[in-house]
Amino acid sequence: MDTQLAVRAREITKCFGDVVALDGVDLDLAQGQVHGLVGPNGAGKTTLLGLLLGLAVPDGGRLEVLGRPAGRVLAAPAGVAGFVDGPGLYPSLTARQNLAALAALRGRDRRDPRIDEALAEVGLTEVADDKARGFSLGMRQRLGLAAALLTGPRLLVLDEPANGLDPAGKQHVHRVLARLAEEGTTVVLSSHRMDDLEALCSEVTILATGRVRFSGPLGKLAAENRELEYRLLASDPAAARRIAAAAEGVRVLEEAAPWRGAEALVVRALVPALDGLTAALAREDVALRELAPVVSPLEAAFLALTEEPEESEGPEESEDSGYEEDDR
Ligand SMILES: Nc1ncnc2c1ncn2[C@@H]1O[C@H](COP(=O)(O)OP(=O)(O)OP(=O)(O)O)[C@@H](O)[C@H]1O
Repeated sequence: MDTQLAVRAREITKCFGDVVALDGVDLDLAQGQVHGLVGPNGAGKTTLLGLLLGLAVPDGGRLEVLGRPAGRVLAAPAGVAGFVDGPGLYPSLTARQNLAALAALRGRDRRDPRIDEALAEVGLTEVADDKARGFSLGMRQRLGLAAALLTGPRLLVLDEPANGLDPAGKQHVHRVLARLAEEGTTVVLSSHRMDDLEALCSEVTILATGRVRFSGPLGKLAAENRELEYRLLASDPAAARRIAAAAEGVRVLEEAAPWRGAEALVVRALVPALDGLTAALAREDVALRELAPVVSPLEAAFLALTEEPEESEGPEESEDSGYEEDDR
């Protein structure tokens, strides 16, 4: 068994009656990694996260969590914390009392100084003495994260933790997750927000109808993706258009529109062809002012993979798609 992996799942299946929620899922989560789970509604994300938290057991396959086989008892494996479907809180208790109650349940001091530290980390110090009943969704999510922090988890599992968060709340959560990962905690979270996942995660898994469509580094999606569309702003738009039209592997799209008051060019290319274009622009003294995907690589991959009809999953098509499941 690979001790560097916080989670190793092989051929995991999980059914609810006739519904196949997970259908042969493989997943490797390295220690200290922030891993994003993405997929359309009903893809199986919550089900998978629930298995990691010990809330359910797989019907088939092998699941190892923090180096130990999981799946025989319905209990959170030691060192694992988190929540699916929102954190469980006592509504009639204040934020601080909620954490004190959790500390007491674990046989710790109710006045554990880490309670105030955790509240500060998630940005809830000012409402620490307010009852959880009146908390917004974003505040409840942050209190749930503070509760998970108190256990000092080695694997943190969060189902859509950014739900309901305002920009400040999101910043707190992002900082906490990045800090935990730096200290070696593995974080796995689901989200429908591609920008959040791209900001936070080093690796992602794209699930659709219970199957893994891609699993691996975000950079792999960008580099091995099918051609993406990029918006390009240059110091001399006419020259840029001419150079792009002549560049190998680059297609200039005619529907280019003004972008933030400037004349933008939209090109379609693979990353190596784009490298060639930027070098060609520099050779002709045309300055590149902005070059960014019109749709992010993750979003493009997500759309392409999840819109593919079931029949197109055969070996031939998946080779063409460039999105084969990572075969680590
Ligand atoms: N307890 C359950 N009983 C019956 N069916 C369930 C149960 N939990 C999940 N399912 C079904 O399993 C499938 C996967 O659901 P799951 O909640 O894991 O998806 P998800 O990717 O988290 O979706 P969403 O993005 O909507 O949260 C769905 O078809 C869902 O209806």
